[in-house]
Amino acid sequence: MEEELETNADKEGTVAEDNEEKSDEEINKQSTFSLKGSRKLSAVELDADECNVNVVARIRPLNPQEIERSDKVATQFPGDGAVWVETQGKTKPFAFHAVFQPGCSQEEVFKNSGMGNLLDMAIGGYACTAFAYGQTGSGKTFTLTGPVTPEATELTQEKSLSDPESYGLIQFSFAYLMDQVAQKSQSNFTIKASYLEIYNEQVQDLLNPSSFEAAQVRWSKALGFYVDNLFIREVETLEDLMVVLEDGMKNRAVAEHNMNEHSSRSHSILTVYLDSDSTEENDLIVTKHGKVSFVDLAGSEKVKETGSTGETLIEATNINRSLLTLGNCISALSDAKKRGGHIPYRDSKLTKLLADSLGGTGVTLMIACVTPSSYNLSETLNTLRYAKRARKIKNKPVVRIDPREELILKLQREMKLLRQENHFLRNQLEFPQREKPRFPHPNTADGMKPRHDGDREPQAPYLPAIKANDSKDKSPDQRSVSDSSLYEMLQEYMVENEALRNENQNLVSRHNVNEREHRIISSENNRLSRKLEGVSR
Ligand SMILES: Nc1ncnc2c1ncn2[C@@H]1O[C@H](COP(=O)(O)OP(=O)(O)OP(=O)(O)O)[C@@H](O)[C@H]1O
Repeated sequence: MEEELETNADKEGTVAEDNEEKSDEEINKQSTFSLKGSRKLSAVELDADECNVNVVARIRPLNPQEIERSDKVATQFPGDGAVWVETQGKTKPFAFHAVFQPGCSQEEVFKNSGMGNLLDMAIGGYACTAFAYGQTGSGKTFTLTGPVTPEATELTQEKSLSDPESYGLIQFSFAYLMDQVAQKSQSNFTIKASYLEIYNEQVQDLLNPSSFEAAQVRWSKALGFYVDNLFIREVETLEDLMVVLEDGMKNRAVAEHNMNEHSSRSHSILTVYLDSDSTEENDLIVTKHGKVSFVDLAGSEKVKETGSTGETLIEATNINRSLLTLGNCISALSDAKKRGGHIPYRDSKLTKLLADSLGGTGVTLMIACVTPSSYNLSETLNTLRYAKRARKIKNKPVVRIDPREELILKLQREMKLLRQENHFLRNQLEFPQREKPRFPHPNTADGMKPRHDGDREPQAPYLPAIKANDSKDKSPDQRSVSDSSLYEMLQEYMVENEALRNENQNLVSRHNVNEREHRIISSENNRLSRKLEGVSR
């Protein structure tokens, strides 16, 4: 059974599209991880701005089958992130963050798709996703992993390492990540990777084929949707990451049909986890849990064209069904009126696992892949319409840190503001500054935080640095002591600042009364002086 991916919303969308062009520039501006802009990630931002999904389009060259059929080319490239599609004598314009024409190299796509910024954000602690979307045979796997066929997967490790010609976005990203991580040696990175596929609505662990029993997708408040018992491999070098890619690709479900000799029959998700320590205020060390997922979706297919039968027909039905759910989620999320309502994430495993990337707390890049051939016009228009809609999806990225560390960091920041206010109020009232720390420093005889020569700032109370593992080593009692101490300090500051504020206000009003009295007395004095002058005369 062929499932039609175009919903009513799509059909209506063709009319609406022409009027939507104006907002493209606005959307570009709103994107936190734009192609040009680079985002500062020096400190943990607990509440980042909203940003749109970044969308680029890639148009592959005509394939031998299309050339042999003498297919017309339906796409034009006027520049500036635009692609025009010829349909029934009319030109349909689409605009994206970037458009890659048929001749573009893999490296150009990597450099100009915003992938570098996405990876920087993953290093900075955000959950990032790059996913390739498009009909079967449109170049999704080629874009992500390069021209690698299942028979030649050994190339991914040996040849790819020395031959960037065979790289896809994933290999370029691996090299970029390892390079950046090496430059940030002080952040103490731990890198891990997992690789799974969703085949016929079952999750399979591609790095643990012996347990080829479907893994379960679960939900928790802290993690959102996640795959239970997924094998996560620790990696240290670029070669280790290449081996993860190679191992996973060998186990991926691939089959041949009329439109693609090596068609992916599953959606695959390769995730690189980047845990890093960062030193925040008062020497507090927090561990950021960034990650980047590369999602190679199976392509939508018209089974009349692909000639799928038997097993491949069942696969096609499952692929189309889950892509339909993805399309419904994208449609709902891109509509400002529906965004706050029900989003059907739970209707497929794919949308559950992409929930955080679409309308959630992650940062997302979508690569829409299409053919230039007029033979597949309706599929091309469909892909570009969804891509256009995806640009309107708003995410609210947050740095992923442990909730307890996040709380401590928030308290510390609140305390810093109170401390500054305290300092300011004391200055105004000409009170002496606080001197003694509340906590003895563990490494100094006098319990004071060690200071550099010439450092004349008022001494701030020392807060003990809390490492992620510290909490594991401490008994619950000890943990609650340090947490409650923080609360106590915060409480004390708040009470003291409140008292200082009151005192300040009293002084201000007393000052006003004095001024008034001064004015009255002065004018009385003037009056008396004048009287006295009159008497003397
Ligand atoms: N930009 C490109 N340049 C050259 N060849 C390409 C390009 N994109 C795709 N191809 C070729 O087109 C064919 C189909 O590509 P690919 O397998 O990546 O498609 P797909 O979208 O992943 O398909 P499916 O959804 O069926 O898995 C492959 O032989 C691939 O090498």
